[in-house]
Amino acid sequence: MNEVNSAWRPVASFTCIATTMYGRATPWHDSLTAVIAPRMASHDDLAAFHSDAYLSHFELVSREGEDADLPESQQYGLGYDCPVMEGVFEYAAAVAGATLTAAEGLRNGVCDVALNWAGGWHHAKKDEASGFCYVNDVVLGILKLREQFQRVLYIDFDLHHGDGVEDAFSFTPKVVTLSFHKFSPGFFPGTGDIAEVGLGRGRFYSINVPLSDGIADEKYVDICHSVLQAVNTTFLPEAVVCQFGADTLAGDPMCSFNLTPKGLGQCLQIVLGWQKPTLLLGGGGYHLANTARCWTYLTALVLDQVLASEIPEHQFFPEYGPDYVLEVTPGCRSDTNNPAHLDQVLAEIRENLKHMA
Ligand SMILES: CN(c1ccc(C(=O)NO)cc1)S(=O)(=O)c1ccc(-c2ccccn2)s1
Ligand SMILES: [Zn+2]
Repeated sequence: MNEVNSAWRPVASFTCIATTMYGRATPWHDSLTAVIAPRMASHDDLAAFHSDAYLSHFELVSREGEDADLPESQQYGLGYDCPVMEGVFEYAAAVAGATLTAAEGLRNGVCDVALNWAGGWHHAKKDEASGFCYVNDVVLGILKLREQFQRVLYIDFDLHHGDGVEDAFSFTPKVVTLSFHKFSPGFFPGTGDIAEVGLGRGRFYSINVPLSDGIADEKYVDICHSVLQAVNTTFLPEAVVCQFGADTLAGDPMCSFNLTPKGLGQCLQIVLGWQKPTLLLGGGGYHLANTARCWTYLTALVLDQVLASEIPEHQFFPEYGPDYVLEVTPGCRSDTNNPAHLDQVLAEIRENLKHMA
C-alpha cells in the first residue's frame, strides 16, 4: 500500500478491468475487455468482515480528519502506519468497492479475469488497521467469491506476509492462503514462518514460503512454480485471488528482493494457465514508476498484448527517466537464499499438502 498522502482528497476514481478469455475457441485473441466504473463499498459490505465498532470509529475519525485524537484510535491501529486524514474512510470504501465490483463480475460469470490494482490491502484485521491497510479488500473479495465457489485459492506475491488474509481464513479448509514473502527478524509484520499452517479445520490450509533478501527472477519463479503446481493439483481451487504487491521489485525502497515484472509475469502466467476465474489485486510498491511499469506489464499479459518498450509521452513521462522504457533492470544485490534451504522449504510444504483432505 502506498502511504496515503496527507494532502490526499477522496476521489473514487478507481477502475477495475474485466476480461473474458477462457473457454473460447481462440481464448487469447477474442478476449473482450471492459474498464468498469466500480461502486463504493457500503458499511454493510465492509461489515462482512470488519467489526461494527471498528467501522464506526473509522468513519468518525475520517469525518474529523487530522484533528481527531481519540484514545481508542490506537487500539484500532489508526495513527502511525495508518494515519487519519479527512475522507480516508471514503478512500477505503472506494478501494474495497472496486475489489467487490471485480469479484462480483467473476462470481456472476461476467468475466474470467478481473483486476483492481488499487486493492490488495492484505494487512487489515477485523477490528484493526495495519501496515497502511485500513480495510481488507482482499478478504472482502474472497468472501464475495465464496458466495459462488466452494474452494478459493489466495496467492500473495507481495514482499510482506499477507497476515490479515491468513488470519481471516486460518480456521477454514474452504480458502487456502499461500504467501511468498520476506521472512526476517524485525521485518514487518513478523509472521509468515513455514510452521504457520492454519488452525482447527483449517490446519494445513495456510501455506507460507519464507524467503530472504536478494532473490531474483529465476529462483523465485522456480520455487513459485513448484509450490503453485503442487497446491493447485491438491486443493483444486474453483477460483483464484492474487495480490501482486510490487515491493519485491529491484529498486524498491524496501531494498529486499531483486525481481523484475518479467519474473512476476511468469508467475501470473502459471495461474492464468489454470483458466479459473481469477481476481488480480495490487498491494505494496514504493518505487512508483516501477510499480506502474509492473502492473501495466501484468495487465498486458492478461490481455495477451505485447507493449512497446518505449514509455509513451504522457502527463507523468518525466517520472520514467532516465531510460523511459517499460523494463525494470535487476540490481546487483547478492542472493542470500540458500538453494538447499529452499529445497527443504519445498519438501516441508509438499509434506504438509499430504494432510490436505
Ligand atoms: C508499516 N510498515 C510497512 C507495512 C506494510 C508494508 C507493505 O508494503 N505491506 O505489503 C510496508 C511497510 S513498516 O514499519 O515496515 C515501514 C514503514 C516505512 C518503511 C519504509 C519507508 C521508506 C523506506 C523503507 N521503508 S517500512
Ligand atoms: Zn508489501
